[in-house]
Amino acid sequence: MDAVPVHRVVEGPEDGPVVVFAGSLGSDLRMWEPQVVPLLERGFRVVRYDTRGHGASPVPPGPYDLEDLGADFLALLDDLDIAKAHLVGLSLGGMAGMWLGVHAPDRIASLVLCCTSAKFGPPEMWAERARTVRAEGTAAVAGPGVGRWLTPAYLGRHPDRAAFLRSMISEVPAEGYASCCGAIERMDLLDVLPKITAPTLVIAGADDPATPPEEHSRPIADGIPGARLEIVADAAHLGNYEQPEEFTRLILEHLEAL
Ligand SMILES: O=C(O)CC1=CCC(=O)O1
Repeated sequence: MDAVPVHRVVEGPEDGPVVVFAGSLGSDLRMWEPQVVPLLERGFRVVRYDTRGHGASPVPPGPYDLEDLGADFLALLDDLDIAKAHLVGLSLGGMAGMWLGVHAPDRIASLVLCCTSAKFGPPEMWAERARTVRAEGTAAVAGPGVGRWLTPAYLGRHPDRAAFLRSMISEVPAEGYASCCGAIERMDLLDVLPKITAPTLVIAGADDPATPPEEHSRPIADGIPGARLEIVADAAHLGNYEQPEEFTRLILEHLEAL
């Protein structure tokens, strides 16, 4: 478990409560652009970073596991001299968030777990996706990926944004993407969810074909003591991007109630 120094962007007042955003498989920190200004306007210090193997972060040799992603997050906090942060994670970012909630509770002020899963089978699906990406590159999974990230209606209305997100996935290094597939393939957090003590909000997209709410989000909310589930209408997997106002409203409501 050797942490790598992840690429990050830090904005907002030095003395503001810190919110760290952790992104999904195939993304980089630009996926959180819709949330940045509203949080800055409310006085938060906003930290976004590229997951290892993604964006401008290092691509260490695989395999990766959630504990590696968790170690990168903790090294990021150490580097920025942050004792404790709120973590907003979507999909893979939420998986790292749950791992941290279990293994580093003293560093996590609260969790917002968006469109994520505690156990995401079948394992063969992830092994097959990793093989495809290693053989053909991330461009081969970009079209289907955006098809899971956004609803057909949104895709029809915003072809420019769909093209932007397709290029975001295509720019992810193949080895980084494939190694993160391995981390998801081996993940099983269901039994340890009751150990999480951080105040937790779970947000799901009602039309998410990757992590449908009843199959993936409900078990997380049921497993974490005191967690609350919100299901957002007209949102697929990248719900924070497709329904930014509602996702941001829920995130702020959660943070400001603490
Ligand atoms: O690409 C997908 O299938 C959705 C997804 C799984 C983990 C993640 O971060 O995104």
